[in-house]
Amino acid sequence: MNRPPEALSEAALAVIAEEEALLTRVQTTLEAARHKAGRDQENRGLVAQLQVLRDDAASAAVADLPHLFFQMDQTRALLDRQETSQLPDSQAPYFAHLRLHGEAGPRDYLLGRATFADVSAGVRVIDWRFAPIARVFYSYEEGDAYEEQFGERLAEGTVEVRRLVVIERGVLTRIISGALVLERDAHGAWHEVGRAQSALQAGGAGSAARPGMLGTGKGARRMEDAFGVTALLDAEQYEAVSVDPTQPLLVLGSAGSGKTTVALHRLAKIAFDNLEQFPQSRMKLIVPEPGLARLSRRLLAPLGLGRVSVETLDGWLLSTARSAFDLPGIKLSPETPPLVSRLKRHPALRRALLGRIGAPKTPQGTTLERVHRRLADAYLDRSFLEAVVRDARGELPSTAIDETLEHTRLQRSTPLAKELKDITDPERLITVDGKGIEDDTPYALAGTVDLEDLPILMFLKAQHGSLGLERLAHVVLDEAEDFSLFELFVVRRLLGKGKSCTLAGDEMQQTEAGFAGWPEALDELGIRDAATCRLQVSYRCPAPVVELARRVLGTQAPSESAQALRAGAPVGFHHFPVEAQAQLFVGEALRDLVSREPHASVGVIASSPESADAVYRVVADQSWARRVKDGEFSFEPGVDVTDVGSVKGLEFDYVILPDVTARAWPVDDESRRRLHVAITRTSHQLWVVSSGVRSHLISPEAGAAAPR
Ligand SMILES: Nc1ncnc2c1ncn2[C@@H]1O[C@H](COP(=O)(O)OP(=O)(O)OP(=O)(O)O)[C@@H](O)[C@H]1O
Repeated sequence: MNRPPEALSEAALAVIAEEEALLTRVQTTLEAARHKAGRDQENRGLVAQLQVLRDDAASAAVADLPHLFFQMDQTRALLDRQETSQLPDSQAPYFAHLRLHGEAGPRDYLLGRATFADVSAGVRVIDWRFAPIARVFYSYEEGDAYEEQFGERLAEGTVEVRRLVVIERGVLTRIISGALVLERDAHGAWHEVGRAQSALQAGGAGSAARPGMLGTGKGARRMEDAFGVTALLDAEQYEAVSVDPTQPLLVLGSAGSGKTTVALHRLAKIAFDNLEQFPQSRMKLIVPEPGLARLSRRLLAPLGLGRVSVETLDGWLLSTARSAFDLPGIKLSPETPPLVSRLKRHPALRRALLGRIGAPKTPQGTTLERVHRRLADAYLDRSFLEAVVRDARGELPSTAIDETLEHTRLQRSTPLAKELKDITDPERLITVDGKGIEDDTPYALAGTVDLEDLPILMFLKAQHGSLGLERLAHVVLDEAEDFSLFELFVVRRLLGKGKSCTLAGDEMQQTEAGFAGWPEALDELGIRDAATCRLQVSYRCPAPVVELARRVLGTQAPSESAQALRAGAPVGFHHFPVEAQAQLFVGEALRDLVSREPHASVGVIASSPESADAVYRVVADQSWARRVKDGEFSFEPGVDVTDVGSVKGLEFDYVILPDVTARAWPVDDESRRRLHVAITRTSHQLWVVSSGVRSHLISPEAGAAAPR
C-alpha cells in the first residue's frame, strides 16, 4: 500500500494486511522451493514439491500429517505417470483463501491450479480439483459449520474465512469477503466498492444510467484474472462438476447460466481425478459452431486441458464418417438447401427410416456408395417423404418434399465430367471466368453427399455391425439441443459401453425446429438415467436483458424464469425511418464507444450474413472493426460484426442488434429463439436498432419493454 487508505474501516484494513502478508509469505516460500529444487529441475515442479512435502512431514504437527500424506501420494502418482507439473505461478499462485477451524485449530488453505505446501511456513496451496478442501470452499459460506470426509476421517469445524482474491502480475488487486469488496487502484490505494460493482461478479455491474448512452465504463480498463470463473463456481455448479466421472450428466439452464463453464470444469476434474481412465487423448468436446469451438479451446487451456480435442459438429461428422467408411475423402455437396437440411435432421426421419430401408444384409452392402444409394431411393419416394412431413406435425413445411426430391435427383444425376468424357482438351472444360464447368451449376451436386446424410449413413451401416470407431472415454456435447438424433446415435457408438458424457443444453436456444426433446435425446444415447442439473442463475446477462429475452420468447418461455444477478443498464431501443440512417447511427455509436472504452468487446449481431456485410461497410475503415465470418473471432477488444448464426455460446460486453425489422425477425417460433440467442450474448448492455417496420417481436404488443 503506497497511500494510507483513510476511508477504510478497521475490519477492511485488517483483511488487506492479512492477505498481503499471506501473499508475501507464499511468494517467498515458492521462491525458496524453486531454489531448493535446483534450477535444472525447474520444469519438474513435482520433484520439488515432493521434496518440500517430505521435509514438511518430518516436522509437521500430527494434525497436518493426513493432508501431507495425501498430497505426497498424489504427487508420487503424478510422477509415476511421468507427468510434468509446475509449482504454482508466483504471479498468480491462488484465487481464494479459506481458513478452517477444525479439531487441530485454525488452518489456512489457498485454492489455485497446482498443489504446493510448506507447512512450517503455514503455506498450503491446494489444487481446486482436489476434492475435500475444494468441496468445503465451494459448498460453504463464511461462518458456516462444515462436515466433510477428508480421506479416511470425518472432519468437522467452522469456515472462519472464505475470501476470493485476485492477484495480477504478482500483486494483490482485489479481495472479496462476503459483502466486503476491496479493490486496489493503479496508484496502490485500496478502496471499498459495492459488491455489485465488482468485476468479479460475472463482468461488472453495468451502471450506465440511460438507455440512450452506450457504455457502462466497465470496458474502459482491462482486468486480468488468471483464474477467471474457476474461483466463482457456485455450490450447485460445483456439485455438477463433481458428479461421478462414469455417470452421464445433463446440464440444463437458461442462456448464460454457466452450462459450458460446468461442462469444461467437469472435464478438468475428471482428468485430474482419473488420469488413467480418462486421458485427454480420449476425451472430446463437440460444439455446433466454429466460434464456440475457438472459445472452448481458449477456455480449456488454462484448465490444463490443452490436449483435449475440440471439434465442430460438421468437422467431427466428416472425420468420423471417413473412419467409419474407411475412405480418404467424401465428396460433400457445396450446400444443402435449408429445408432439405431440416428434413434430414428431423426426428420424424429417424422414426421412419428403418421401416423404409432396413439394415444392410451383407458387409458389401455397408459401403458408403451402397448405403447412400438406398438412402437416396428413400429420398426419391414421395409417399415416404409425405409420411415424414406428416409425422413432423407442422415442423416441416410440405415444400420440403419437392425440395428434397429435386435435390436428390441432382445428386443422383451423372456428373457432367462423365457426360463430357469425349472432350479430351482440358482447356475446353474451363469456363471464361476460369471456373470448372460444373461450378455454380446444378451439376455441381452430381455424385455428392450432404453433410446431414453422414450420421444417417453411419446409422444405417451400424444396423449391420460395428462402425469400427475408436472408443472415447468422455464426450462433452455443448449446445446439445443442436444435435440430431442420428448424430447422438453416432456419439453413443463412440462411447461404447462406457456412458461417461456431459451434455450442456437449452432448448430455448435451438436455432431451427426439430429438437426431439431431452428424454428422446437421452434415450438415443442410451443414458436415460443421466444425472440432471438445472442451473438457475443467469450470470452473463443483466436483468433488463434477461427480461427482454424472456418476452421475445413469448409462449415458448419456460415457466421458471432465470434469476438475473445484476440490475444493469436498461436496454436501448432506437428506431429510424430508413435503413441507411440506422446503419449510420450504429457506426457513430461504435466510434464513440470504442474511443471511451477501448478494452470493451462489442458484438454487432445482424440477422443474416448479408445484413452483417451491410452494417460492416459503415465501419470497415476503422482498425477496431472486424467482419467475422466462419467463427473466426479473435476474442480481442474491439468490434465484431457478425450474424446470429455464428454467435451461439459466445458473449460480448456490449451487443448491438442493428436490424431488428419485421422482415428480418418475423413472428414465428424459430425467429423468436434466434433473436433470444442474439440478445443473450450481452454481458453489460444491449442496444436494439431498427428501421422501417420494427419487428413485432420487440413491439409493445408482444409484451416487450416499450421501445422509444
Ligand atoms: N458462478 C459464476 N459466477 C460468476 N460468473 C459465472 C459463473 N458461472 C458462469 N459464469 C460466467 O457466466 C458467463 C456465461 O457462462 P457460460 O458460457 O458457461 O454459460 P452458458 O449457460 O453455457 O451460456 P449459453 O447458454 O450462452 O451457451 C461466462 O462469462 C462465465 O464465465
